[in-house]
Amino acid sequence: MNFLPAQHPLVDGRTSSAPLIRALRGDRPERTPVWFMRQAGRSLPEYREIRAAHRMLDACLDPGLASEITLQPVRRHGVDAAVFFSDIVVPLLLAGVDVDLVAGRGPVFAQPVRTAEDVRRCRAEYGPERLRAALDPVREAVALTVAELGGTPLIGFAGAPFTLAAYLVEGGPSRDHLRARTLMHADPGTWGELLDWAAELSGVFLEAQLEAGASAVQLFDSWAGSLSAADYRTSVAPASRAALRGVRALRYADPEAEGYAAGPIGVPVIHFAVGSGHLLEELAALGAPGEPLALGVDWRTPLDEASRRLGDAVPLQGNLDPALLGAPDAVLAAQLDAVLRRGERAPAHVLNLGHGVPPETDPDVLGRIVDLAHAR
Ligand SMILES: Cc1c2[nH]c(c1CCC(=O)O)Cc1[nH]c(c(CCC(=O)O)c1C)Cc1[nH]c(c(CCC(=O)O)c1C)Cc1[nH]c(c(C)c1CCC(=O)O)C2
Repeated sequence: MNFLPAQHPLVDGRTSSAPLIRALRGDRPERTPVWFMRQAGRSLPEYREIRAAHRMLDACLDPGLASEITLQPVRRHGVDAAVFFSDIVVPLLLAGVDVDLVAGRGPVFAQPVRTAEDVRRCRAEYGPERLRAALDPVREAVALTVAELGGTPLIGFAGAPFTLAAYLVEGGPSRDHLRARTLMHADPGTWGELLDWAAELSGVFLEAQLEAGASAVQLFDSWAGSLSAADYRTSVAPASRAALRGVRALRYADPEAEGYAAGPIGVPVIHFAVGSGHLLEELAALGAPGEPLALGVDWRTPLDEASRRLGDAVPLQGNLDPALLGAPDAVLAAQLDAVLRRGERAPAHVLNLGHGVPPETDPDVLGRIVDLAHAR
């Protein structure tokens, strides 16, 4: 067991009873907490202004800029959480991997990782120790952000091992991650080594954000939806569990809990995967007693149906279709109402989109969603 530091916002009481944290622990706070995946980014003019002068990954590694961009949507929309401005490739970059983020495309790697030899070289050269030694800009950005946020929790995140591996093997974005899934079937030993390495880097990145002041983390397994349930269970879930091992060991005593009766508890974890309706039961199995897990659900699976399948035992996050952000106000309001009503079936609900904010979104629409959700 590892304790969060005394000045951490979950420990000193700043965020331990914030609506987001209560909901992620399975409780129904006074208002439904709301935040948006990809809220910090391209839909905001104040973000575009910063990005005009700085490359994406440079901005991620400049503590002042990363903190400012993280805070922008909180100031503008009044959301119940900040999500740290970074990217799933940042831990790979800091470990030494040659990767860039290409506008309109996504992560692109100088050398795809495809053979047993490639994987061996990566593990030898780009290990977790090298990442740990390079994380100061991230720790500093998180600390600066948390000092400004007061009672609003910061969500840290990482890419899950499968999603990182899908990019590494393909060398860049791909439609159905065929090369990665072929490696998984053709050479399970090498696949296991690759995922173990990705899990180590994900885990170190998550722990650094939590230790520096984040109050929850989200594991993005964006592309896990391309896997069958059986392949997810045997070839991917063990690595996601490994990525969360260090996070699960981080404990704190909730200052709000009666006489500290609850004892040390774990920090809340959210898991999100696009198009993963067929994996809900497998994903829920990443949680365990004393290890709070909330599931992000995309827009294809209604929240009440998701909750029923999970025995009404798992806090859910989601799941307004991002396409609705461009629909007329009345259509959006009706669909928002439906999402909130369906969400009532779950033990707890964090309102979010079913995937990230599209870049062309009118930012005022996001503010209206926050106001509507809070007014209920
Ligand atoms: C798959 C994935 C990536 N990155 C991420 C994921 C998982 C979430 C998901 O499923 O969408 C996670 C991510 N990326 C970014 C954040 C910041 C925090 C937030 O959510 O607001 C988060 C949480 C910033 C970013 N990451 C990226 C941007 C856009 C950079 C820019 O052009 O300004 C931002 C703000 C770039 C990026 N990075 C990645 C992609 C596919 C792209 C888009 C490429 C493009 O269309 O330009 C990889």
